[in-house]
Amino acid sequence: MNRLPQADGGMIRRWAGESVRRDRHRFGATIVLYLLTTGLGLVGPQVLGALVDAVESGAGAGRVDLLGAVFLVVLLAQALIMRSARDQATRFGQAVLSHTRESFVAHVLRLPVSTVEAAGTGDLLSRATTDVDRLDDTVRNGAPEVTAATVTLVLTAVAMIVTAPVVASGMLVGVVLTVASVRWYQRRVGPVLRDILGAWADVGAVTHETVEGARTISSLRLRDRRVHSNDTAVSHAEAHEHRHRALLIRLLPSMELAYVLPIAAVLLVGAFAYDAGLAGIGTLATVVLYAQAMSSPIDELLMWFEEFQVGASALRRVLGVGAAPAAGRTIGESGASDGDGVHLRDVRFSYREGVEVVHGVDLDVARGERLVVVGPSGAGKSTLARLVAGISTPDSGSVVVGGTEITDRTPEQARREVVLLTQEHHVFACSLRENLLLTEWEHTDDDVLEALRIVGALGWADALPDGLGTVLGSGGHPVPPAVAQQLALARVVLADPHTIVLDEATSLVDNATSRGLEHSLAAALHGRTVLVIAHRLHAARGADRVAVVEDGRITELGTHHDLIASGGSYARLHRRASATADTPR
Ligand SMILES: Nc1ncnc2c1ncn2[C@@H]1O[C@H](COP(=O)(O)OP(=O)(O)OP(=O)(O)O)[C@@H](O)[C@H]1O
Repeated sequence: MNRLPQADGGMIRRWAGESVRRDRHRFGATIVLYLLTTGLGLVGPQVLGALVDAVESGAGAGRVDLLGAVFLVVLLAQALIMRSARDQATRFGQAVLSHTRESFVAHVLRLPVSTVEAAGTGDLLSRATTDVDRLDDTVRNGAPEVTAATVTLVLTAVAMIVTAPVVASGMLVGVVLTVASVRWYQRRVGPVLRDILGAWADVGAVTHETVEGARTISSLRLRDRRVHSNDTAVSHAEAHEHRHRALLIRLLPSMELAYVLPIAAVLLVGAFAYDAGLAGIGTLATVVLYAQAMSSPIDELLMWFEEFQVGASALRRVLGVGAAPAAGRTIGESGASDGDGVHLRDVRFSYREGVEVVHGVDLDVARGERLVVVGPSGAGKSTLARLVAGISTPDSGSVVVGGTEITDRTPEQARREVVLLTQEHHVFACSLRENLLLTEWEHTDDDVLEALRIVGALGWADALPDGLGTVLGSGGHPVPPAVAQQLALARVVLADPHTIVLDEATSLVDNATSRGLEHSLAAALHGRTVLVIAHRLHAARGADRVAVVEDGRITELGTHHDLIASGGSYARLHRRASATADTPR
């Protein structure tokens, strides 16, 4: 499976830079508030140190009281400023997150269908749900805590060094141990977390597929196989989770040590310094208080360090969607223009590298012509339909529709000009009116009713309890598959594109309805270029020309009568269909 890309370091740095620039005032205010509150936090131990010195030197009660009062005021002010710093940081995080979510959705909507299909829906779904949730926790809660802890840690270390550099050198033990352990862990944990997120995406894909195909699974009694696929996917994910736990178990003891050892070292060095007359008892008390004050931010950082690794992996996946090439290049990039109609030149295409399924197809369909494509199963008819509709991009060659290279259009333009209708028709969980309008909101109810009439679904719609307002889809009024097809055709009538590709779009309606439908459509689609991938051979009779596709090539092209007269594959297919009195493809 070709997973969607992950963001690299450059993309993450750009994202961080843009996030800060976009909300720089709040970001600046947050940093200033954190600096203030941490600065005040550093005054506390200094005041306490002075208090110890004052008591030791026998200063008066007035001075001791004053120092005590200053200490209380400092604590109070620090708490208040910290609260407002956290508030600003959370708001900043919310803004970053909401922008990231919005651009994620925008990128997803620009992805070519073929990219999503190649990656599997599970990958995209897990990025849109689990990964965004993980990011939410990291950005909204983790970022403020980590900023506060880092600022506190750095300023406390600076204050310690300024107060008594010799005594503060005891902290070096902790710094060395922490840096070494974290670097060791960080080098190993990144790939493991990526594997974990990828494996859970696979679990999501299996679940999604099982739910989607529930009816087929039930009717073919595939339950045990699906359970097995699910178990396999879950056990892969568990194996990666186990690797992660094993790494953590090795990291935690050294981090615990890195947290306790420095205080012991500071006390030890402090005792020597006191003996050598390098530091007074008050200074020692201040430095030990600083050392102890470091334990809380270190704890905080340790806790969030893990979350940040997960958040960073989720961020790589969420931003990575933006690295996938969007559908449609800039208009006019290729400069290819060949008048109206559909023109394919030496088009080659492969789903998988090295397995070409369309081998250098040339085809010209005149504007307003109706071309029917027939051929054996697996010959490449649907692939041709996807290429003409711009859903798949050729490996080489050009596909010009309506005068422009199809892949040069933005998805919005392509949707207005070329519509591909397949046999999969999704009915959305909303009213019939909304289902038909989707993006064509300028239409009135009369237009909608007319479209329903054209596709022969007006009778069905008239019988609905709330008319056009009846809610359909999952949990709503049931829609038989044949009606779903008619609704999809009605959407095309309303969308009014100049080129239409019907890929077995009427295969679910019975023969009589299909003929009726195709007649109505022929009237509705008059003047447009229509490419029909035919499921039933009779569709070829109403066509201007017929193309026979075999093994990824167009082997015959002409009118129905010409092809019958030439006695080739089409004539054989036709004879077979007539002999069985059936209408196979
Ligand atoms: N998503 C895909 N990934 C890989 N190979 C594919 C994919 N879709 C189709 N193929 C392969 O491409 C070839 C052409 O398939 P295509 O669906 O275009 O044929 P078709 O003529 O429309 O067949 P049918 O009438 O059965 O739908 C076949 O060999 C098929 O197995």
